[in-house]
Amino acid sequence: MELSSRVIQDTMQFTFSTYFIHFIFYLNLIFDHNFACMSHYKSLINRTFNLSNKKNGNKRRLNALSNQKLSFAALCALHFKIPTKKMAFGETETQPQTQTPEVVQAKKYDQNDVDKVSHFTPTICVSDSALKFTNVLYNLTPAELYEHAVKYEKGSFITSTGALATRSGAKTGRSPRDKRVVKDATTQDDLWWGKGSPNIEMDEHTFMINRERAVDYLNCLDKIFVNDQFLNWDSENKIKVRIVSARAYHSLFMHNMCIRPTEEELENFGTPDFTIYNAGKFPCNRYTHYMTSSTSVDLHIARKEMVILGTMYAGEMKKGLFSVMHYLMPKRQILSLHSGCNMGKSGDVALFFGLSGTGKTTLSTDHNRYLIGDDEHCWSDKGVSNIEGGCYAKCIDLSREKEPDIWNAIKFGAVLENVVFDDYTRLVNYADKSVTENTRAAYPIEFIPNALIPCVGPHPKNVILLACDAFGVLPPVSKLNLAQTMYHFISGYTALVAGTEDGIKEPTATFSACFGAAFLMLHPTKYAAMLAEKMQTHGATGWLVNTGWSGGSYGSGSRIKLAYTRKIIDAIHSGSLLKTEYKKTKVFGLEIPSEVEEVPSEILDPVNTWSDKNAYNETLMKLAGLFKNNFETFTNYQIGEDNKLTEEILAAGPHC
Ligand SMILES: Nc1ncnc2c1ncn2[C@@H]1O[C@H](COP(=O)(O)OP(=O)(O)OP(=O)(O)O)[C@@H](O)[C@H]1O
Ligand SMILES: O=C([O-])CC(=O)C(=O)O
Ligand SMILES: [Ca+2]
Ligand SMILES: [Mn+2]
Repeated sequence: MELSSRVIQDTMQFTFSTYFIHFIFYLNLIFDHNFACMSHYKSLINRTFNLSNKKNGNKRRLNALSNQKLSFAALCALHFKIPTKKMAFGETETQPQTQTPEVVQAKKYDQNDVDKVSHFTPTICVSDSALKFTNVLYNLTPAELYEHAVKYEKGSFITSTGALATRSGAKTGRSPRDKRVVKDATTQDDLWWGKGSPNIEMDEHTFMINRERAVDYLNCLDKIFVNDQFLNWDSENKIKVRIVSARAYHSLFMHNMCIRPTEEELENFGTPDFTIYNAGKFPCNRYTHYMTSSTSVDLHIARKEMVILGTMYAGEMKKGLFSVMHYLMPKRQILSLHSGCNMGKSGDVALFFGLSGTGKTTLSTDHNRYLIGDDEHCWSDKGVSNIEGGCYAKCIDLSREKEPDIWNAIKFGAVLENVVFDDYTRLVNYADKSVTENTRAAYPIEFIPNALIPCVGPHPKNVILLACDAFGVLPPVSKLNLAQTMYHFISGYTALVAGTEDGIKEPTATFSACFGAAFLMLHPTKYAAMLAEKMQTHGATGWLVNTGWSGGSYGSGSRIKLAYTRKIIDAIHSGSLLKTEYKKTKVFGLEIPSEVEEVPSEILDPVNTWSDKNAYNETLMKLAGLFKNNFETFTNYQIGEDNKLTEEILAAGPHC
């Protein structure tokens, strides 16, 4: 009886869900029919190009397009190392197939095969898909991209301030566990592999399978977007990047985040130094070797290519390119940094290191200083340069009063990801976390009034390490010597509270080497050695700033007021903090100032803010233990040439 009723129940559920799926499918059909209707679409394209002819800038676009035969097949052919003659669009391959399909089949990964694999290129055989016409929409303007997004991409709307609000789909953050890097002759000795490394290996053959999957998917579409842009404002070390994507959202995001070329630069763009194939709407095949989910973000350094499958989160492109820079720049003796950067009126530069959510964007965007960049920089012999052309700010609980410059940057041209807004007024509710806590705004850097263009500056004077300590035991500010700076840089600590919905949760400590292990390509000690050398040469001062909790851990204490953190940062910039008195804390050995202008002195030593002193001591010891434990993996490495510094760094951690 019980059993049969359950069967009925299950059947009912099945029927209901089947109907539901059909219903959704039906809606989709209506949607697709209305919106993706080819004739409608083609007229739009024609209109764009006809209009284009009239203006200079658009003529350039037409030229670029006709160069590439208006077809993605041809675009890919430029990068496919086709063994026979280069195919023009629509031309079919006449060469007999030289490789049997078995050869093409996925082989089991074998280290010795790595080189061999790269020597064969399967022949592209005749198939109807080769005749497919795909329009290449090349470096469209924000207005054009808005039109595409609003018309064809579900969930895209214009907000009350003119920003393009859109959804990134199932993934609302990066997928570090799905990042793969091709291990081959180029990378096997150079890169950081194994424990703690973000570089999960894959072989070249598997990369090519995923690449083909992405390219085939993109080729199936009626249109794709292509952005040709630059990375790095240092003109001698500029990198040309091409981003091929399926969504206007992705194209606008990269338009904002990379450096936008001038007409002339675009005319002479030539071959890109690196290309992304973003087929994020399409999954990888989970039966493909090395795949552990339907998402795969694959980097092939030697081919200068990246493939994205199974995630539409745009940050993958931004941070994928950042990884590439973390490989390319150190080869040129340039240090790449996960940091914000700004400059005072007198030319004093500060770097802001910190993990996600610790305040790089918030604190580098400072009305009284020039913004060089909010997230990714290079430090060369000449000084600092921003890698990007835009900012990517967290929007959760954003307020006009506390962060006016970011608030005002969210206007026409800005991309707003995964925010919730009122259907009618289109006013964004920044407090709403129902889609994700990681709501974001991507805008060109010139949307910040005092952005410094070009985004370059002299050598840094201050190196500020940000930690959002949800345990509430690190001082709001401490001065670091070089060894301490290196110890905390290599540790890369922060502690955030995971989810806020199911009541109070324990803070969890995160250690991420160089405040960005997820993007490192080489071993962390390589970057650390470069930072130490540069700080020493240019006499920069290190600081540790806790932007997290005070008066207790998460749950009993509260987050340090942004206004106080800003005052602390002001005192670092002005140099006044160097002049005050300091005392050394017991466990971490941190130098804490006795006073900071306009900040209540009692909060400067965290013990004062805890009512339960025992709880404070216990929590402090707990955190110290976590630091020590984390640093174990680095105790066998030498940092740079300097043995003495290595020893000092090892001694610069907490004592307990
Ligand atoms: N005392 C404080 N100092 C800095 N930020 C604070 C403080 N209190 C609250 N916040 C909030 O913390 C968040 C800091 O996020 P921010 O965008 O600056 O992170 P980020 O370091 O740039 O991270 P990501 O690398 O992910 O972009 C902002 O939402 C800011 O409003
Ligand atoms: O990469 C992202 O999505 C956001 C970011 O800046 C970071 O996590 O450092
Ligand atoms: Ca940021
Ligand atoms: Mn970042």
